[in-house]
Amino acid sequence: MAPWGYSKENGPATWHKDCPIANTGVRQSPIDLITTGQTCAKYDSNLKPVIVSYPAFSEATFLNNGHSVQFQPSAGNLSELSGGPLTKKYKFEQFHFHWGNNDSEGSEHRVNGKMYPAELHLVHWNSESPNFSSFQEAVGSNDPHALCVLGFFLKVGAENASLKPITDLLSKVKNAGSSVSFPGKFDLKAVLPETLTDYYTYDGSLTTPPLAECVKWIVFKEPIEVSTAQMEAFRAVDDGHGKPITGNYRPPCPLHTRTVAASFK
Ligand SMILES: COc1ccc([C@H]2OC(=S)NC2=O)c(OC)c1
Ligand SMILES: [Zn+2]
Repeated sequence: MAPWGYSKENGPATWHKDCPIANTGVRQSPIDLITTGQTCAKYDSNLKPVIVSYPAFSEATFLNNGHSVQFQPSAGNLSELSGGPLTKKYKFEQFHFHWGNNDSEGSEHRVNGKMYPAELHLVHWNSESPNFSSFQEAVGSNDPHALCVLGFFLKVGAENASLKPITDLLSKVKNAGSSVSFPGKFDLKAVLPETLTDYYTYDGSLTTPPLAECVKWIVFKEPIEVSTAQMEAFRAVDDGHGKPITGNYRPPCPLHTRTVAASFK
C-alpha cells in the first residue's frame, strides 16, 4: 500500500486507489460550508451550545506523525464532550492540526470557498455505545456517529498565549516520527472561544485514509487567533521526506444529499 500523503504523487487525488471510498463515498469530508443560496446551511433553533469538560491534561504525548502534529493525552484522561447536536457523551481522544504554506490556504473546511490558514481538530469517540469501547474500534465500527470532531478555524492575528505551549513545542518534533512527552499541564479549554454556541454541523468522515464515514462534524464559526510566528512554526515541521509539511489539507468533497445545519442565524 503506497503511503498516502499530500504530494502530487500520493495526495488526495490518488487516495481512491487504496481507499475507494474517497471517490465512492457520499458523506466525505471536508466540505465547503455555504451560507447562502440553495444548498446553504439551514438554521436549526433546536441546536444547543456544545458542552466540553476539559480538565487540564497532566500527561500527554506530542508527536509528528509525518502528516500532522498530534497531542494525545494518556488513556486516563477524563475529558468529555456533550450537548450541541449530540445525544450521547463522547470521550476526548486527541487533537491535531491542518495548515498551508501561506495564510490564504490550510483549512480543510471552507466557508463560501474561503480557506483559513489552519484548522484545529478535537477528536472524540462515543463512549456510551454498546458496539465499541475504544477510539480505534469506533473508527472501524461503521456507526455513523462513532466519532465527533470539533473543527476550529485558525486565523492570523495576535499571539495565542493559550496555544503557545503547543506552538513552542513544534521545533522539538521537527522530524517525522519524533515525539516528546508534554511537559507540565495543558489547558485546552483556554484555547477555545468562551461560548461554543455558533457552529455548523453535518454528517461526514475522516479527512485522511481510511476516510471512514463515522464522524458527526461540528465546525465553529468563530476562528481562533494565532500570530504569524505561530503559523510559521507549523510550516517548519518536516514530513519525513526532507520537506516541511505545508499543505496537509484535503480539498472539499461533494455534499450529495446531505444537509448542513447551523446553530445560528
Ligand atoms: C485513525 O485515526 C485517524 C485517522 C485519520 C484522521 C483524519 O481525519 C480527520 S477528521 N483528521 C485527520 O487527520 C483522524 O483524525 C480524527 C484520525
Ligand atoms: Zn484532522
